[in-house]
Amino acid sequence: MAAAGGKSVLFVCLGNICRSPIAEAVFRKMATESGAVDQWRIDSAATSTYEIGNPPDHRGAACMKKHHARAGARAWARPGTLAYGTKHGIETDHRARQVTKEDFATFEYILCMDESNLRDLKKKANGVNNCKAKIELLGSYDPEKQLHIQDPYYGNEQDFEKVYEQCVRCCRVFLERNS
Ligand SMILES: N#Cc1ccccc1-c1cc(NCCCN2CCCCC2)c2ccccc2n1
Repeated sequence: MAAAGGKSVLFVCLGNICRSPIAEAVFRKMATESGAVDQWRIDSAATSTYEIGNPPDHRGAACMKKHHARAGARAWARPGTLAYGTKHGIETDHRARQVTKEDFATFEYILCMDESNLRDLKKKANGVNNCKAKIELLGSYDPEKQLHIQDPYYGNEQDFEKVYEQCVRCCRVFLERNS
């Protein structure tokens, strides 16, 4: 549980089963390794209702397993919660949820993946009278300047790998700038 007065970030994509759970897991692992995870509230959500209640996409889980199995980290598992095993052995309790009005009032940062997410989020934020969140593209933190993180839903393993690599580059810079 983040300490009072801590920082907070919500990663958002279209369905909250591909890109934003990867970004959440990557950022949580980096914050944990830097000793700062207890200062953060970290979560992810969807702009749409497409996948509400569903676990992360198995291709994203396989990608995380590939990268984190070596490190021996339980990248998906949130501390203090019962994780359930998936067929890829990646433990996660995340279930897709849609962004809420409360998210705009309580998260300091809402970081999304592409222009469509940004448009949807800004439209939703207009309907909230106490929006505290800075709504930005996660890719705006990419040292390689790849501004958009494309939806891999109809893609392949290589597309999920590209999402993962972009999330690693962006989350590292975002954490550095907020440490
Ligand atoms: N839409 C689009 C789209 C366009 C280009 C590339 C990817 C996608 C795409 C499609 C998805 N689900 C299939 C369509 C869902 N149905 C659409 C009509 C309403 C009822 C639901 C995704 C599901 C989860 C995460 C990302 C997704 N991304």
